[in-house]
Amino acid sequence: MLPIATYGEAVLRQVAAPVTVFDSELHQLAEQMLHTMQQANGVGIAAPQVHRSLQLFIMASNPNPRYPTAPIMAPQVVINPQILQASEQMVAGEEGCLSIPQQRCQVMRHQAIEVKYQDLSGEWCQEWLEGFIARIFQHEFDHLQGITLKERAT
Ligand SMILES: O=C(NO)N[C@@H](Cc1ccccc1)C(=O)O
Ligand SMILES: [Zn+2]
Repeated sequence: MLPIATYGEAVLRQVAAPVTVFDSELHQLAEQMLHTMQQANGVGIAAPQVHRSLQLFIMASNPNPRYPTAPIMAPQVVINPQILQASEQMVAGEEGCLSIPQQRCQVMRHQAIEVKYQDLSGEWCQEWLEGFIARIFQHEFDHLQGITLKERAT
């Protein structure tokens, strides 16, 4: 378990640096982030939340006590992400943040987004995401820009 930064810590307000070295240390960080997220019953976690200001996050939606209706998806490591297109349509939904414990906020997100990112081996991936998975991506992407759901809450 890595220590998780809480709202107000400077690292959560920084714009994260691009990842340029895809080595075993990066793999180890991703592994530790995944375990930290799972211990906290999370469905996503961004590197700045574990005090590493890097453009890296993990999405791992799974039904759990905090999100019983979350869809099942294999954990996905997302590096140097870009949002290429976003639907006009926005959807309101409830979000939590591991850096803002015990709080839930209603947040508007794009229903669908086209994204491009690198995986742990540095391969580029490009795909459309929608619904709850698109919501997690937008939440984590915000963290890499120094934005939390407090700034997004309706
Ligand atoms: O704090 C984080 N990630 O940064 N974790 C959130 C991720 C999240 C995003 C969008 C909707 C619901 C939940 C969590 O509660 O697992
Ligand atoms: Zn968060």
